[in-house]
Amino acid sequence: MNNDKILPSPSFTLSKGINGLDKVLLRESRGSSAEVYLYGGHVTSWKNDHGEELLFLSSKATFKPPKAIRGGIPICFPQFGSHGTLDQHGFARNRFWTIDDDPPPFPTNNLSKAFVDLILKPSEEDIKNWNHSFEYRLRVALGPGGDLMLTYRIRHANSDFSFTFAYHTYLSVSDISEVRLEGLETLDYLDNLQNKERFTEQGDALTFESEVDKIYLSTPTKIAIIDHEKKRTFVLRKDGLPDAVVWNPWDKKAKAMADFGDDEYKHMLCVEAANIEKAITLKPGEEWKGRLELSAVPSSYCSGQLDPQRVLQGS
Ligand SMILES: O=P(O)(O)OC[C@H]1O[C@H](O)[C@H](O)[C@@H](O)[C@@H]1O
Repeated sequence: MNNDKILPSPSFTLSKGINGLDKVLLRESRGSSAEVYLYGGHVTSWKNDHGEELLFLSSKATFKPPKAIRGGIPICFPQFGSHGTLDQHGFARNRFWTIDDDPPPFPTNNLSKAFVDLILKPSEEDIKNWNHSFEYRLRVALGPGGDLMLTYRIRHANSDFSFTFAYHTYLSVSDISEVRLEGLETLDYLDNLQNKERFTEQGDALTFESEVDKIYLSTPTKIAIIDHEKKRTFVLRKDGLPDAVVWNPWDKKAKAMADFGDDEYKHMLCVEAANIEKAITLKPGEEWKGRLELSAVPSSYCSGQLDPQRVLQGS
């Protein structure tokens, strides 16, 4: 690509993506890769070392600000969903982030050479509407085995402020009816389809036959999404993000979304590392860190290895 420009850091390439939006390409030496749009600080692609796409991105995603990109990993901040006074999912996914050329030291991801640091600071308009100033630093990194790692650090300057948060990860699956999710059995959840009422999940791994929109509470650090047809298991590990949202719009809602194909619900599942039930409150000068790590492994690693007890112990 002749419009690519190598930045001083050797770890990524900056180029123009869809509709001329800036995007960063990360490539790990063994062949895995990821793409991050500065619009939204939004990961739109994550490929393994065979070049297979692991994230779902709608064929109808518009890439037209101020609409958020449909698919990949939108960042819901400083508000998840309608849990507050801001627009749905807050504003971070609709803002232009910048590359942070001089981030303060990051203690994590030392092994990774393929990474980029982004930063979001509120505009004057955001501060007028929301009255809080903050610095949101996001590092997107690829591990040597192709794992995708997202770490955020939020520091804040003026009066106390509270936020809710989600990495709204759209995983690509072969066929939703062939997918099983392990790690959320027997947990309490708020059902967005039933006025956020609280229920308790039954003891079996989750399978999918209709629309689902649930916020699981106090979840373990590890969740597994097993795609039987692809013989692939996604393992989602998280720190500092106690909740997990599971969302699939199914057929009716899919048809109602302009930027989502009618049948695309069959090929995606959102599993979102989140902090929703108990908002995080930061005092001036305090910093908050949350981390998501995604890996995709062959499904010989499947059911049983992630029994709830082991998951809870983080083994
Ligand atoms: O259409 P969006 O604003 O991107 O939201 C998409 C979905 O996000 C989350 O998963 C929520 O729990 C859903 O209620 C919502 O429909």
